[in-house]
Amino acid sequence: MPFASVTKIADADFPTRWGHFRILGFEGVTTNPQPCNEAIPAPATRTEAAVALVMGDIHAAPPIVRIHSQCLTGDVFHSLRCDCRQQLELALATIAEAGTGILLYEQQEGRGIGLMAKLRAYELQDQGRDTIEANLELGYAADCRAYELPAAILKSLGVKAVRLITNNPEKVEALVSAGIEVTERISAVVPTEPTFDRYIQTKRDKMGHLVG
Ligand SMILES: Nc1nc2c(ncn2[C@@H]2O[C@H](COP(=O)(O)OP(=O)(O)OP(=O)(O)O)[C@@H](O)[C@H]2O)c(=O)[nH]1
Ligand SMILES: [Zn+2]
Repeated sequence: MPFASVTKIADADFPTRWGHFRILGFEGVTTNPQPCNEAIPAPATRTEAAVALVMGDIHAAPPIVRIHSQCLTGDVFHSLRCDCRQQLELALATIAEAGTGILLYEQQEGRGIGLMAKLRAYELQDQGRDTIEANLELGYAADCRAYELPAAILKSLGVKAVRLITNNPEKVEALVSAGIEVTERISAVVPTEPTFDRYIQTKRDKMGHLVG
């Protein structure tokens, strides 16, 4: 899914409870995106938006970077079906403590299947399916995400090497194959809750997430 273009749309001051960032908006145009569900044809081109929260001097050394996939339910409503909100807070706190880093927030809700499909997947999980089985039963791939846009944003920021906060080996591989060195993987393990134990176990057992 190559990117035809990546454009910086905005760059503004951004104070947060974790510290002072800049907030940058980016848009990328993909050509020939792969369909995520064979019953739903992909458009010929697709515009994707992503936000970068940038703190400090990101060029002095490989910066701490988090690529966070949108999770409305977790990020906004503090859902305890998943660990997304805790991971977002961990990433912002880690960057703030270091005084420098980048949080890339990309809008691949529900591992790229979209919000409505994710809520339908939740219904199936309420009936006993795990997070992967639910996606497959709805006709979607287990994970429809690609990381070309975050990689292209890092390049446009002049970042060639990163210390990546993640448990997901696919994110490391995606950056490396896009030509960005990952000098360190920083664990994104957060305290688990009974309400998302099974979700974490499924990601470990079926998706190879590095969660101990
Ligand atoms: N389809 C689907 N998506 C989910 C579900 N729960 C969370 N998500 C989405 O999963 C994405 C987050 O992915 P995770 O697997 O938690 O983490 P990751 O980003 O792959 O890896 P880390 O970097 O280790 O956090 C977000 O897009 C969420 O909206 C679910 O049950 N079904
Ligand atoms: Zn989530």
